[in-house]
This record gives sequence, C-alpha cells and structure tokens, in this order.
Amino acid sequence: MSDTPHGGFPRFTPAHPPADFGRLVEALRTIQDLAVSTDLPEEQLAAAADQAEKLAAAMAPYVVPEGASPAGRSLELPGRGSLLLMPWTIEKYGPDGVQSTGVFRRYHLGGNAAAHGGTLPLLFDDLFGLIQHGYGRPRSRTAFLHIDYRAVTPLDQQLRVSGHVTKVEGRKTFIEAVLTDLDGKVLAECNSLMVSLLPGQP
Ligand SMILES: CCCCCCCCCCCCCCCC(=O)SCCNC(=O)CCNC(=O)[C@H](O)C(C)(C)COP(=O)(O)OP(=O)(O)OC[C@H]1O[C@@H](n2cnc3c(N)ncnc32)[C@H](O)[C@@H]1OP(=O)(O)O
Repeated sequence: MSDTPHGGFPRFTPAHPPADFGRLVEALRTIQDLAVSTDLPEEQLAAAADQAEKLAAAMAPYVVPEGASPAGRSLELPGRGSLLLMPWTIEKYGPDGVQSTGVFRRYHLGGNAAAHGGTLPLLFDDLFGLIQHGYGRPRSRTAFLHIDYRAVTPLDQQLRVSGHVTKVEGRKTFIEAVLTDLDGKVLAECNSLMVSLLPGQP
C-alpha cells in the first residue's frame, strides 16, 4: 500500500463523512471532558456506565483497518475528526508552513488550570507531520522533538500554533514551531527532525 518509494506508509485519502460523524466526535470529546471533571452520584455512575457500554457495543461491529475510518482523514473537522488529536482547526497550510488555532479543553488538564505537558508534543508532532507534507517532503517520521515550555498553557482559551521547515539535508527535514496566545505571548517553542523513510520502512 505504499504511495511513494519512500517507505511502507499507507496511502491516506480525505474523507467526507456525514455531518453526524462530526456530531459524534464532538459529543465524545464532551464526554471525555466530563469524564475527568465530574463526580457522579452512585446511581448516575451506574447509568452512565450502562450507556457507555451500550454505545461501545453498538459501534464495535464496524471496526475497519487503519486509513478506512473517517477519523484522522476528515479535513473539515477539528483534529481531522480524530479523538486522539487536539481539536484544532487549520488556518494556513502550504510549503511556507502550517498554522492552526484551537483550545486545550478540560480533558487536557495537567494541574492548576494548565494544559498537561504531554499534550503539547501531541499538538506539535501532528503539526510537523502536516508541515513536512505541505512542504512536499516524502513520508517521514519524527526522529526527535524538542520542546521549550516558556509559559503555562491555559485551558479554554483560543491559542495559535504555527511552524515551518527551516532546513532540508538529504533525508532530514528540520522544523520549528511556536505556540502563542492570540496576543502573541509565547507559551512554547518546538523544533524537530523528521527523517524520510527508506523503501519498506514502517
Ligand atoms: C487524507 C488526510 C491526510 C491528512 C494529511 C496528513 C499528512 C500527514 C503525513 C503523515 C506524516 C507522518 C508523520 C509521522 C510522524 C511519526 O510517525 S511520529 C512517530 C514517532 N517516531 C517514530 O516512531 C520514529 C522511530 N524511529 C525510526 O523509525 C528511525 O529511527 C528513523 C527516524 C526512521 C531513522 O532511522 P534510519 O532510517 O535508520 O535513519 P538513520 O540512518 O539512523 O538516520 C538518518 C539521519 O538522521 C539522523 N538522525 C536520526 N535520528 C536522529 C536523532 N534522534 N537525532 C539526531 N539525528 C538523528 C542520523 O544521524 C542520520 O543523519 P546523517 O548521517 O544522514 O547526516
């Protein structure tokens, strides 16, 4: 299923699911927020667990292989419709770089109203995948990702991340990005090396 001579990466094509898919993903994101922010009374707990188990059982027969679910391929949806990804929206995409905006939600809480430090690498790593793709590089994997946490990243506040390729050397693509609030205050900076895959490399 390789689409280039560069590695054994699967071919992903954009998905355009019905609007109910976006509703489902957003409802599940809200449930994730609530699952980490509520303290349900015992009866509510049992009812919620019953409903969650019923929903899982209803969805389970429809599992498909990687690349066949709309999750991760729905470019019109926040986080491309993937629950794993940060629910952010792409503002700019191209060879000059990628920029997106969004919020860290209650689900992403680390401590004392700040985003968990582990959620920032997720944001940056996915952005870097898009950046190298937008630059026209072959399929590549992250070799390293270095983050400088400059200020606490707030929840529930619109933020912006932007980055671009700084250098290409053979198989190596060097990328930089910065996360700011909408006033331009720097929250984190990140630089990364992505290495393009050799034929058959996973
Ligand atoms: C339809 C809608 C779609 C939406 C549109 C989305 C598009 C989206 C596109 C998908 C984009 C995918 C994005 C995937 C993002 C990950 O997959 S992140 C996953 C986490 N990363 C990994 O799992 C990688 C694991 N590591 C590896 O697989 C291997 O180590 C690597 C990175 C492939 C490199 O291994 P290798 O091929 O043996 O290469 P190696 O000879 O060691 O190194 C090559 C060069 O890089 C240098 N290098 C390698 N590692 C390092 C390091 N850590 N530090 C410094 N230098 C290094 C070497 O020194 C060498 O330099 P030179 O001697 O050439 O100057």
